[in-house]
Amino acid sequence: MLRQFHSLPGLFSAVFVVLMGLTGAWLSLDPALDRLSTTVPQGLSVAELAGRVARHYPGIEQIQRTPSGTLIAYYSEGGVAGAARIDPASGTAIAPYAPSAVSRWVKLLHRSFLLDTPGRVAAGIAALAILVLSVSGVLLLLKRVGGWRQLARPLHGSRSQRWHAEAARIAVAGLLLSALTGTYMSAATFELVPGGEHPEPDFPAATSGGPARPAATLAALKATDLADLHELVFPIPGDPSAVYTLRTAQGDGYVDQSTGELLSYRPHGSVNEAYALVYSLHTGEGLWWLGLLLGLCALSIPWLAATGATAWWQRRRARPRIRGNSPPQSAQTIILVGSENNSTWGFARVLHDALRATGQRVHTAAMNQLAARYNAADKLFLLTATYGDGDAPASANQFLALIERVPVNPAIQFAVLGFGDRQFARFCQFASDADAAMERLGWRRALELATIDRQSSQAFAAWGGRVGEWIGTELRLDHAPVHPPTFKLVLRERIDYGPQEPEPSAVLRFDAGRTEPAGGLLRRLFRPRGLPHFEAGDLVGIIPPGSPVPRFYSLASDARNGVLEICVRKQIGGLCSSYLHGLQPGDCIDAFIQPNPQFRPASGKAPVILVGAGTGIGPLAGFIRNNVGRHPMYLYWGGRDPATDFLYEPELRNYLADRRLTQLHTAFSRVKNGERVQNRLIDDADTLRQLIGNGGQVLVCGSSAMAGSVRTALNTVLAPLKLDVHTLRITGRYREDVF
Ligand SMILES: Cc1cc2nc3c(=O)[nH]c(=O)nc-3n(C[C@H](O)[C@H](O)[C@H](O)COP(=O)(O)O)c2cc1C
Repeated sequence: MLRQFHSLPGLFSAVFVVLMGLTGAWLSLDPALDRLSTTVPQGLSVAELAGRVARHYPGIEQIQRTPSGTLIAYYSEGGVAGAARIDPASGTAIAPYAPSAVSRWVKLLHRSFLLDTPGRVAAGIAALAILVLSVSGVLLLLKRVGGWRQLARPLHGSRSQRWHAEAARIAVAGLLLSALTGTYMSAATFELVPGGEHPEPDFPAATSGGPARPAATLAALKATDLADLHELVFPIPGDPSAVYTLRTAQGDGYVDQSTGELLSYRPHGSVNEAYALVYSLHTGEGLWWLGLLLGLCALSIPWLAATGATAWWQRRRARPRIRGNSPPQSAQTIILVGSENNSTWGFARVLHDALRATGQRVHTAAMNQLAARYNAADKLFLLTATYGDGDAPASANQFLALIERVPVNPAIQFAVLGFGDRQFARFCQFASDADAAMERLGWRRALELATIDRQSSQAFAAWGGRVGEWIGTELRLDHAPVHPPTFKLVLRERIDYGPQEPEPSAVLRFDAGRTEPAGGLLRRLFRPRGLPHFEAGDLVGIIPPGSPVPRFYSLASDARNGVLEICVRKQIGGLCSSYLHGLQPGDCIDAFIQPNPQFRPASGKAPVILVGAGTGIGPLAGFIRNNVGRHPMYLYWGGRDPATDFLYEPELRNYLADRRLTQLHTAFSRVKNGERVQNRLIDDADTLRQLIGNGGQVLVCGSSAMAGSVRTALNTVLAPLKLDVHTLRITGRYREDVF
C-alpha cells in the first residue's frame, strides 16, 4: 500500500517533477552567484547609501536591495531610464544591471512550466507530488532499514533499488524542505493560505511641505540599517508634498523629504515574516549556502526518477498475473502465496482457476497481504515455499507477525501446502511454521499440512484431489511448470578440482557464444552481446535433461565480467551436477536468471565478512572480484583438501595482492588435524568482534549444515558484544545463501 502510494505519484508526475528538480538546481546558483559578486558593508545606514548614490545619480528614482545584498539603483538620465548595480562603498555603478534572460526563463519554467495559470497549478501539484514522494519514501526507507536508528545502515536489494535508496537517503531532507516550502508558496499564490502580501501603510494626510533636504541628512533614513533595506523610492523632484517610500525587513513607511520624520509606518505581521522565511528557505535568497545544498538535493531528482522507474518496472515484470481476482471482502476462497522466485504463484494460479471454474469467487494475494478480515470467506489456502535455511520467502516474510494480530475467523477453515526441496535440511520448514501458528492461534484446520518436493506436478494434482473431497467438488489441478524465458550459454572454460575424486568440483565459465565488442573501454561499458543482466550472488536456473524442474546455482560473476561463472560439485546421483560436469568447452546449455538481491554485499564502506564452504565460495569470489573500491573484505572458507579442492586459489592470491581481498582464512577438513570453517571463526574471534562492532556485515554461502555451525560459532564470538546472529539478521547484516 505504502509502496503504491510512493510509486504511483512518482510515475504520474515524473516529467514535471524532473523538470522542477533541474530548474530548481539551476536557480539555486543565483543567490550564491549574487552573493559572490556583492560586498556587504557593516554598519552603513540607508541615509549614507542614499546620499552616495544621489551624488552620482542626480536622477535617482529607486534603490533596491536583493536578499543576497546586491544593490540596484534605478535612475533617469536625460529622460532615459537606466539601472545599475551599485558599490555601497562609493555609490558608483559596478556594472549596468540587466537581469539574465536565461534565469528569467528558467524561473518561469520552474514556477509555471511556461504555461501561465494552468502551469502554476501544475507546478503546485508537482511540488505536492515531491512532498508526497519524500514522505512516503522516508517511511519506506525506515521500514526497509528497520527504524530511525538504522537509517545509516548498509542497503541491500537490486542495483536500481540500492541506487535509488542511497540517493534518497542523502537528498531526502533537502527535498522535503524544498517541497514543503514550494507547496506552501504555490498554495499562497492561489490564496489558499496566507501569503507574503502586506497592506501598504496609510499615505500621510499632510507633509511638512518644507524644502527637500539631502537624503544623507534625513533622520528616519539614518536610523535604518542598510542590512534591513528592501527598497527606497525617492520623491518626485520639485513636488513639496512628495515623500520617500521606505520598505524594510520589519515594515514599510513614508519619510518626510524635508524633516526626515517617519510619517506613517506599518510593521509586517508575523504571517508576512513567516512567509519571508518560507521564501528564503525555498529560494536560498539571503541563505545562499542553503540554496546550494537544496540545489544539490534537487539534482538527485532525475536520478531518483530513473532508478525508481527501473525498480518499479523490475517489480512489475516479476509480478504474477491472476485473472478474475475477486476483492478480498467478497471472495469465498482466499489463496495466500509465499514465494521468492515466483514458481509458487504458478501453482496458486492453477488452484485459483480451478476453484473459479467451480463457481467460487476467489481472491489470491501474497501472504504479506493478509487482511484483518475476510467478510465472505469460508476457505483459506496458504501455499508457500521455504527459503534460506527454513525461512520465509520474500512475499511471506511478515506473515507470522501479521497472523498474530489478526482476529481468528471461526467461519474460515484453512489448509497449508508447502513447496520445498528435500535436499534442504529444513524441508518446507516455513510452511510447517505457518501451519503450526494457525493451529496455535485457534484457526480451524480443514486439511493436514501437505508438502510438495521440487515442484512436483503429480503431488500437486494429488493434493487437488484431497481439496476436492473437502469442498465436495471434483478438482483437477493440472500444473505445467513455466520458467522464465531461457537463453543459450556456451561453455568456454572449465577448471577442474580433484577430477579423480568421487565428488569433484569445477568452475564453469559460459558466454553467450556471440561476437563480443572490442576490448578495453567498449567492453567495460557494454555487457557482452547476448548475456542478460545479472550480478554475482544471483541464481542461474538450469533445467537438466530428463527433469522439468530447474536446479539453481549461485553466480560467481557479474554480467559485466563477460562470462557467466558457476562453481559446481558433482553430487553422487545428482542429475544436474552430473550433466554440468559432463559438459566440454563448446557445449551449449539453456538457462535463465533468477535475481537474488538479498544476497549481496551492502553498499557503503562497512567491512564485509564472507563465510563459505565448498562450492559456496562461488558468489563470494564474485563479490571479491567486483570489489574494485577496495572496501575491507574478509574471507573465511572451508574446503576438504588443499591438494584437490582449494577452489579459486590463484584468483584469491591475486585478490589479496591487489587488496580486493583484505584477509583470507582457510580451513581444510580432510587433512591431518582437519578443521572446519567455523573453527577459523572462533580462532579469529577478536578481529570478528571488531569488524562486526564497526558495522560489518556477514554473508554466508554453503550447505545448510555448514550454515548452522557458522551461526553457532558466530553466536559464541558475538556474545561479549551482547549481539547475536538473529539481531544481525533482522537488521540486514547477516545474509545466507544456503543449499
Ligand atoms: C536459496 C534457496 C534456499 C532454499 N531453502 C529451502 C529450505 O530451506 N527448505 C526447503 O524445503 N526448500 C528450500 N528451497 C527450495 C524452494 O523452497 C523451492 O524451490 C520452492 O518451490 C521455490 O518456490 P518459489 O519459486 O515460489 O520461490 C530453497 C531454494 C533456494 C533457491
